[in-house]
Amino acid sequence: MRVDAVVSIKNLHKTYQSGFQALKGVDLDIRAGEIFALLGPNGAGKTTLISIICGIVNPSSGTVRAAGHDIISEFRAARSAIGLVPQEISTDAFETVWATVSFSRGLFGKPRNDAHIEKVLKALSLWDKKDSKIITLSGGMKRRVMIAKALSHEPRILFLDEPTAGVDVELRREMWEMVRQLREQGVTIILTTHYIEEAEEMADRVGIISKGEIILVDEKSRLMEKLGRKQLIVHLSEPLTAVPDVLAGQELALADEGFSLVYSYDANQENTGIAELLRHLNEQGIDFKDLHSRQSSLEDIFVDLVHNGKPGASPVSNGATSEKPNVPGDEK
Ligand SMILES: Nc1ncnc2c1ncn2[C@@H]1O[C@H](COP(=O)(O)OP(=O)(O)OP(=O)(O)O)[C@@H](O)[C@H]1O
Repeated sequence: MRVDAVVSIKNLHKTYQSGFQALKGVDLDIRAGEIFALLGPNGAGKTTLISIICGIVNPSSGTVRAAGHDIISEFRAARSAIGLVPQEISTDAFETVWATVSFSRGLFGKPRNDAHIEKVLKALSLWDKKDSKIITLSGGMKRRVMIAKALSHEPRILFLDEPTAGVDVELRREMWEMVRQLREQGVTIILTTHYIEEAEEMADRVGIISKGEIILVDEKSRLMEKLGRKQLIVHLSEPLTAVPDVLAGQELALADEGFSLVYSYDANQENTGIAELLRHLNEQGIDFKDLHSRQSSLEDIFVDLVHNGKPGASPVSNGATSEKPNVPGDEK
């Protein structure tokens, strides 16, 4: 276990009673004070993993320590270090915001602390709603109440399971800002998401889970640098119906109804192949109007890893492919 690991997961397996293997030997350390995004397509095992750490689902084998406590033999100590914001909004609709959040704190056996609840509600812009019944709140405010509940017992670790699934763009940005502020206050944040944009925007580190296995963990910036390839987009004067034979075998794809040729290359290589590509186009009499290049995004990397098992294999994901995993608006 790393010295600064606040959650340490070792060889974790989960087989549901149905015989389905949801986790297949997960090893993962979460560092104190980071925002860690666990990214994976539907059914990859994200919720199972979080539920085990939070003591909601029993592991089949393996160990998990949270804030230094074993989640089974020291369940109470481990659980009280954790705040969980589940995917589903579950509160008593007829209770007030204040009562809901204070009651949650009590569940962890913590003594009443009105000053803390006030701080949490103010930080989440819920203070002026403290006496309102949950049922009267907007969807965004209800989500904030869920976060306030999760923070009521002063956890060091906060899990957010799909925090912005189904919320509008404005609220999504607001939530991101809020999560950053929590990190500033020293809370370690682990969020699961299948919105790649969310991981790209927020995370210090990203873990990619697919079919119950963690297939990659890295600093977001390093990941993008290391695995990110560049793409050269050649805007053609006339559309092509297929990539010319002479160019077959190169990492080329047609996009934009044949008006763009997209060439993927490794910008770190001495010979990027661009000069050769342009020479071939010239020889074939294929005219182009414009050229531009772009860095591949975390989304490209994700598609490559999850669908092809290796980085750099998919031609492009500039909207031209239909192979994207879930993107905002694509609910389960
Ligand atoms: N109680 C259960 N019994 C049997 N299979 C289950 C159970 N709970 C989850 N699963 C299966 O385990 C797999 C992982 O589910 P999990 O909810 O952990 O995935 P996820 O990555 O969180 O997906 P999502 O993004 O859809 O929430 C899925 O195939 C799911 O059908």
